[in-house]
Amino acid sequence: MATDSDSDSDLDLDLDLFSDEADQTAASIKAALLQRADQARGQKLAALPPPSQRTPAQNRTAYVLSRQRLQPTVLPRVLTSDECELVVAAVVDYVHRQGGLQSTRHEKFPTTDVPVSDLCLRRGSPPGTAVADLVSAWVSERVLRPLAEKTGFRPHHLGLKDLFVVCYSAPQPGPGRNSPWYPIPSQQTSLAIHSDGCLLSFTLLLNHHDAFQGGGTFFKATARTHRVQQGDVLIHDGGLEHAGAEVTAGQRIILVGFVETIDVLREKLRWEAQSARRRRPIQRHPV
Ligand SMILES: O=C(O)CCC(=O)C(=O)O
Ligand SMILES: [Fe+2]
Repeated sequence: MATDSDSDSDLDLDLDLFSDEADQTAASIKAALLQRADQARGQKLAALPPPSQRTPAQNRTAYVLSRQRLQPTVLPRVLTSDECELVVAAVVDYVHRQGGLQSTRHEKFPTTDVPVSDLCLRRGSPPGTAVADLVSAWVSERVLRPLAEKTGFRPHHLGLKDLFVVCYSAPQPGPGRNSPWYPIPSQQTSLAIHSDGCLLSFTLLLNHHDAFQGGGTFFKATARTHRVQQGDVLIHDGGLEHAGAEVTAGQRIILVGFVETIDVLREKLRWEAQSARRRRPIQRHPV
């Protein structure tokens, strides 16, 4: 049978859970666990071969374990304005041929976009190769190489998981009188907070920075919006939470790249080929 004193002691125990002493115990357990996790990380890092002998997968592990996530960094003047305009012209040509951009390529955070592999260099030339090859060469030399240097990867260990052009457009015209407006229809004015599901990401501004108001890439951790000039690229860890800030006037056209290590890309290709084979209908033969 419960007595008054029993229920008092129950109450005391409950109150103890919220006492300073309980807080201190919880804090010291947390500190010990963090220290143990840090030690385990350090041991895993120490067990890896020296950087020059690492496989792409081991380098990826080293990058993740080191917790030196690449913070938003601007690489200025990666493309000239002529090079930017050439890519935008190919997007305009795509819209002309197809009637608009695509909006179903990214399931959870859809952008109004077109993959670079679907672009033509000049009207009438076959889709694909020309623009894809040209832009891939620029991206490899001028984006992936510095990206690799900054993150400890070898340049040929990094590749593109996705490379696409996004267009944001507000109903109001942009402020820049001298910056052209492109016939690229888009209802999208912003992109909600997300992470990219890849190792590293980049965003390059293709049209002129005077052609829109607002825009830029917002990062949740720092609450900072990074705005760049035409041809500049913003690189960052793909896991950092970020958003496409609201374009309040005009048009903002960007080239977005999702970067991965080549082992992950190979595995992705293998998996896609396998699931395509599985989806293929079973061929029935007449008896
Ligand atoms: O608009 C931006 O700057 C960000 C775009 C982006 O995060 C994405 O397409 O994944
Ligand atoms: Fe993103």
